[in-house]
Amino acid sequence: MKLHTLLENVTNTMNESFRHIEIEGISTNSASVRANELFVAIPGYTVDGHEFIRDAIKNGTIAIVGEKDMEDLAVPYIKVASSRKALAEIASQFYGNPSRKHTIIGITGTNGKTTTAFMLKHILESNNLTCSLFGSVMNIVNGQISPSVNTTLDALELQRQLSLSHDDIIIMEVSSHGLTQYRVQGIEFDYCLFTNLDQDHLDYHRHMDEYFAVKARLFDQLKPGGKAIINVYNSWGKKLYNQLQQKSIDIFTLGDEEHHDLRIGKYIPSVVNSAEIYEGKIGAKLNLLLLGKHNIFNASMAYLTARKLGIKKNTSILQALETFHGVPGRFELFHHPKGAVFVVDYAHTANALINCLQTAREYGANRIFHIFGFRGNRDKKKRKEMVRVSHKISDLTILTLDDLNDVPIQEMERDLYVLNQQYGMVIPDRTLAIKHAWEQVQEGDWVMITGKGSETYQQPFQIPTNSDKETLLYLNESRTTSKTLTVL
Ligand SMILES: CC(=O)N[C@H]1[C@@H](OP(=O)(O)OP(=O)(O)OC[C@H]2O[C@@H](n3ccc(=O)[nH]c3=O)[C@H](O)[C@@H]2O)O[C@H](CO)[C@@H](O)[C@@H]1O[C@H](C)C(=O)N[C@@H](C)C(=O)N[C@H](CCC(=O)O)C(=O)O
Ligand SMILES: Nc1ncnc2c1ncn2[C@@H]1O[C@H](COP(=O)(O)OP(=O)(O)OP(=O)(O)O)[C@@H](O)[C@H]1O
Repeated sequence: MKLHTLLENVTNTMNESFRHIEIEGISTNSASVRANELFVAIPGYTVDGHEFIRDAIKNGTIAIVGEKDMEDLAVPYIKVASSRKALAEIASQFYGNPSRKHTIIGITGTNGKTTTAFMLKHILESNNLTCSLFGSVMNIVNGQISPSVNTTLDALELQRQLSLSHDDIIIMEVSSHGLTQYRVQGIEFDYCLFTNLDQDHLDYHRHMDEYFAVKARLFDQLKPGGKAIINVYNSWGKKLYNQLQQKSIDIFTLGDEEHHDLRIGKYIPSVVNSAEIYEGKIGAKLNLLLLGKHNIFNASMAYLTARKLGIKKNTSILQALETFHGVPGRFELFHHPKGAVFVVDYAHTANALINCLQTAREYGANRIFHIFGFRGNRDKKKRKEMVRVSHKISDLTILTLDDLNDVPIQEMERDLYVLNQQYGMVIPDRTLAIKHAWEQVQEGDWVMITGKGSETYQQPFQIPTNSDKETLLYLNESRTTSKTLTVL
């Protein structure tokens, strides 16, 4: 593609001699850029891509886009206002503006994005539609799974994957990092969903208002006629609703009054997780295999979206939800041979913990053991509240290590002891913390292991396993008697 075509949406002033350069690819990494590719220099959080321009030239880049003044370069250099923003536009152009060829659904909020995305995918596929899904657990395009590095893919990879998709519908989790870093710039969404907001990422955003404002930016990217679907059961959802009402956007709400498009009635936590849901006065019963009231909210958001996507028969949505088996590491249940229940969950905010621990109570837990830790170099301000919630709802809080993210282990251990000094226990080795609970439980106890979900461990622990699930399976395998640890 000619350079001037590639940069059509980025700049209209370009040196005449640059215009007809043929660009064969795009790269943001000097080490992997190839001959005849465009290198986009990004000032990152760790290093500045502009410092690697000369390496990129050595590797054959044919032209460069960046946002800083650069002199005496051996290849054409085009300066733009924001490299990340330009990258998204350039990538979209290079891959033929693939987002325009699909129905695109963006889901934002602190908690519930992944679960809602998977539930919606399951409903749509049960109704003969095909879906691509981009999110924190995995990416799926044309039925092919690839691992996920970020919740929201970087713009270049996102546009590439969109161009490969033959699926009818794209479901995408959109993080606040993704929005700040223009990873979805240029994409016009058909549907934007807001699940909720809770304190998180205040290492990245200065305060909750800023975090909210970034999330709300997703809704500026609704295409004309696009639909906003908002959970107004929480105050941030209400705030978003009020803001969007001032614009001419179609808004549909999940809320507690009859005028809302969907309302949740009586919640019945039983062997099957059930709730009444109402569209106006018309009620229906929602049944889920996945436990927890929070999952009733996620299922309701998926239900409402499916309705707005045109699935007329509500029974076909409800039937699909009844057969939804869950998401790896999201309230995943394991039965201990003594009749205790172990749960692996990804809760990493105070609200998520409340939902998760409360669910164990609702299901009649005798004692609740809660094992969790904190990621190094991530929002420290949420830690105290998370420990308070844990102490309040569970019977024993065992703090342990989560990803260190380069924080020295001694520093993290010290933080854990300070946080848990009043009540709980600290067992730094995560696998030994799980083993401790495994050996202590009796019939009716619930052990909640939160924070990592399906993610693999970043550092080695004493038991040679890679994830919380593997540790549970290992502990069960290590018993001399028969294998009775069952994955539900
Ligand atoms: C802090 C952060 O958000 N970092 C993201 C950012 O990377 P960065 O700015 O740190 O990149 P960098 O390492 O400084 O490099 C800058 C540039 O120099 C280039 N470079 C570097 C070295 C070299 O030799 N040559 C070279 O050209 C790099 O290729 C890059 O283009 O841009 C990258 C590409 O988009 C992201 O993958 C990366 O996410 C990292 C892995 C990350 O952990 N991000 C987290 C915080 C995040 O984004 N989380 C949200 C979800 C949050 C939630 O739970 O809700 C997400 O969407 O995943
Ligand atoms: N609707 C909800 N309200 C509150 N907490 C929730 C809700 N849904 C899920 N959770 C909690 O949040 C955790 C993460 O859920 P999920 O992965 O669906 O959310 P997410 O928004 O994709 O999070 P992340 O972006 O961090 O992956 C769950 O394991 C659960 O503890």
